[in-house]
Amino acid sequence: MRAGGAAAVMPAETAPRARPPQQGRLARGLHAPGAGIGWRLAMPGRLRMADEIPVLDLAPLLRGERDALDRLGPQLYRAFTGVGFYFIRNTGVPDALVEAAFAAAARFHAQPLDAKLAMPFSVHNQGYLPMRGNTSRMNAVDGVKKPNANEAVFFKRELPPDHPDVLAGKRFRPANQWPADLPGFRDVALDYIAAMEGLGRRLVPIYAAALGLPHDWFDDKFREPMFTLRMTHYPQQEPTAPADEWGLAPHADTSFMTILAQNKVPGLSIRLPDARWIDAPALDGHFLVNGGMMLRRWTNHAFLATPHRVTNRSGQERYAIPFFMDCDYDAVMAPIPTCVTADNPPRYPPFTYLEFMTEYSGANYDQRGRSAAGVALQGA
Ligand SMILES: O=C(O)CCC(=O)C(=O)O
Ligand SMILES: [Fe+2]
Repeated sequence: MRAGGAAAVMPAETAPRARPPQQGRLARGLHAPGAGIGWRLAMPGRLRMADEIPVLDLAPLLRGERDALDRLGPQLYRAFTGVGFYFIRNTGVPDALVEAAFAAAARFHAQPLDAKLAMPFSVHNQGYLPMRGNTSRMNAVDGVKKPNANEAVFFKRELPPDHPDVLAGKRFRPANQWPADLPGFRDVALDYIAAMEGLGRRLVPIYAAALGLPHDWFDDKFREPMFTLRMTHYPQQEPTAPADEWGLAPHADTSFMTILAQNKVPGLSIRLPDARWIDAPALDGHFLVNGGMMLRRWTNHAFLATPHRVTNRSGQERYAIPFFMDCDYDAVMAPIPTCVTADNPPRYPPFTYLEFMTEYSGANYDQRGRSAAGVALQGA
């Protein structure tokens, strides 16, 4: 039941270049036949490249090279129309910070259960979700019946207790809960969050370039982006565990972007568009990035939200520290103009983060679950 082979990883330098966005064509009229990016969806040979997870080298971007976005955009486009995942390297995020964040996740979950339960999982999708505390429902790929064999803790943007949104009880805008007895934990988590938010914001203009938009097109929609840091513990699953018991059942994330630090312990596999499951390769010092349902909706299905799953039969404890980034709370995600054509009219009405997450969390609520622990939060 495990995945098939490992995915080929193709360094961007040697990868066949995707066709660059054709600005003139996009500018001609968004609703004209053949306009927008729809034409590229039918590009012959697209599926031949589906096993390759492109590696985007961010060094030129971080050096501020003028054409970096124009070179990265087509690579990102190829990633999101081929496999839905890409690696990034030369991100500027110190390896030591990533290691510290993994260590913090392990420390958190090593605490006595009572200490973890003192930070109860809330309606804001924040706090501690106990082992087997959720069942993937709405975003599951197949019918999923068993709860996920993991425990996780979720943090959002750090807001002071007297922040107006906190005082007003605005959904998904809570004050974080922190462990009372884990010195240094909060600092590491906040440092890692800051690094991930910074990295995510560097990546956003690449999405604009990939979609044939002005490079600053997303800027006013990512002024204070929503995000969630999830620290997950996947205990070892016995070889005799039922085949349909997952560390994290097949799912698509909800996010605009998920940034996943590379894991020394295997277990993640991803489903290619042709329905084959492949083990995600792990590249030292890289991050793996994918998009979720909000990206897919916003791009009017031009970009993939590729399903993936986790099983931990490695014989070791496994920890993961995905960072899910979304747009601003109030930004309106109307189908991106370059993604709308006569052949691909808008599939969704405009929506906001709150609307999407409310719908998602409600539909995914496990009626039989524990009080606040019924929501499956992949990509929240
Ligand atoms: O554990 C992993 O490697 C991936 C986790 C994941 O897909 C998620 O939390 O949504
Ligand atoms: Fe995920």
